[in-house]
Amino acid sequence: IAMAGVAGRLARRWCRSAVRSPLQVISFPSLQLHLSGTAMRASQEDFESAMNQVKLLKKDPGNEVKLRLYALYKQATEGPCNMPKPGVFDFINKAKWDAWNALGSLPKETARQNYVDLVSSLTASSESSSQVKPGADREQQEYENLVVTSEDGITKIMFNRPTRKNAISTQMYQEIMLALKAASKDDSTITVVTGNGDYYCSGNDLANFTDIPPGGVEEKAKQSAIMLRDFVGTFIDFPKPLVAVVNGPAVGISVTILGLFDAVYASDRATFHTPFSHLGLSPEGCASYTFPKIMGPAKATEMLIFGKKLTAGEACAQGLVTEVFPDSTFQKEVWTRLKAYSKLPPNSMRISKQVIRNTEKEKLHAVNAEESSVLQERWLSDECINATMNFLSKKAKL
Ligand SMILES: CCCCC/C=C/CC(=O)SCCNC(=O)CCNC(=O)[C@H](O)C(C)(C)COP(=O)(O)OP(=O)(O)OC[C@H]1O[C@@H](n2cnc3c(N)ncnc32)[C@H](O)[C@@H]1OP(=O)(O)O
Repeated sequence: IAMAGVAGRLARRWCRSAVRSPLQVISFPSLQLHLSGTAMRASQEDFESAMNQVKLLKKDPGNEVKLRLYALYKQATEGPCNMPKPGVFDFINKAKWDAWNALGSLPKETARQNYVDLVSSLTASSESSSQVKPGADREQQEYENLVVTSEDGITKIMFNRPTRKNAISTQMYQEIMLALKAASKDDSTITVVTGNGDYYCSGNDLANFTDIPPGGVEEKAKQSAIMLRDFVGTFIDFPKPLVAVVNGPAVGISVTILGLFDAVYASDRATFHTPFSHLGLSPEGCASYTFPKIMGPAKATEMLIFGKKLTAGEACAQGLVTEVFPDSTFQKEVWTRLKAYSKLPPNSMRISKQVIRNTEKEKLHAVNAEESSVLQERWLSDECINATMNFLSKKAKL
């Protein structure tokens, strides 16, 4: 308890100092991938102006963003981290060191650009959130690939790349993590994930693997594994009831993470497909653990190893889906039900979820780490590279 108290005090002090100066802010490394894709290069002037804007932010951006800012600032001004690693009890400096060190050999110019991009997204989001009318159906504008709204005690995170069948790009992974983190802290009681258009989601955007960083394909695989682990970890740790409203076909990672949701409602148009072997891949999203548990090992094998596509009815019979609705009445029926659930006492729902999840959390994180590390190897395999190239050169489709 005493340790927790000290850590809490340190964290509060750390937060206060973090907005004062970019030198004192702290950040998570995982946005590196998305941010490093920017083609433009920021000038020293842009960088200095971004540093000033950080001090003027109206809203505290939170520890994770501060860690990210810190790491990018250090990388941009001093290059790769070569400081000695602080001791385990030096919580603050260790978190900062970890964040900086995780940027590896990211070039100074890229870090500078990423810092400028991040500050500009923070400025935009703080401006748009300050324009929100209290009590209204609030739509946060800061996401490029999501539409996030809060109404009737429900925060809805909608995948919004319908022309790509809602495939999850690198940027979209980051946006989903940000949206979930915001939803975990907002005043809604239930969080819903759904898709815009005819698909729920076609899984990982296969073009993600074409954006190769200066460190080459090995570096790309390493960064992707870190991002995947962070992404799935956000679902494992999500504290409120999390519901998937599966409006159409779901593929790959959008199916596997359903095992981490608290309820899954599906239109009878939805299908559930995890074609990992076809793509030279292996399961992620903790499905190697959750699917055998949900549906038994034999049915899980058919899905995860043989790539059998399930109808909504089959997925429901196997326990992956909670209930199936006719497509014609799907939205009406599901939202009526969710609105009723959202009026239940929020603390009770959170605590019940924690009690259910806590028995497994450690195991889920261990499975997630293992799956991510196996995939890091798979992405470099001929089987995976050939399958991805075939899709991208339009020779193959599921
Ligand atoms: C990076 C770290 C994390 C990694 C985590 C790993 C996750 C594993 C997975 O998720 S595996 C699953 C990957 N997904 C796929 O293999 C699906 C590929 N897509 C298809 O096979 C088909 O597009 C389809 C069956 C989903 C839909 O076919 P349909 O004929 O109805 O539609 P189109 O093919 O014309 O699609 C419209 C355009 O959207 C593009 N697109 C669709 N899905 C993806 C995708 N997953 N990645 C990239 N692009 C996608 C498609 O190419 C079309 O583009 P075009 O208009 O330019 O041709």
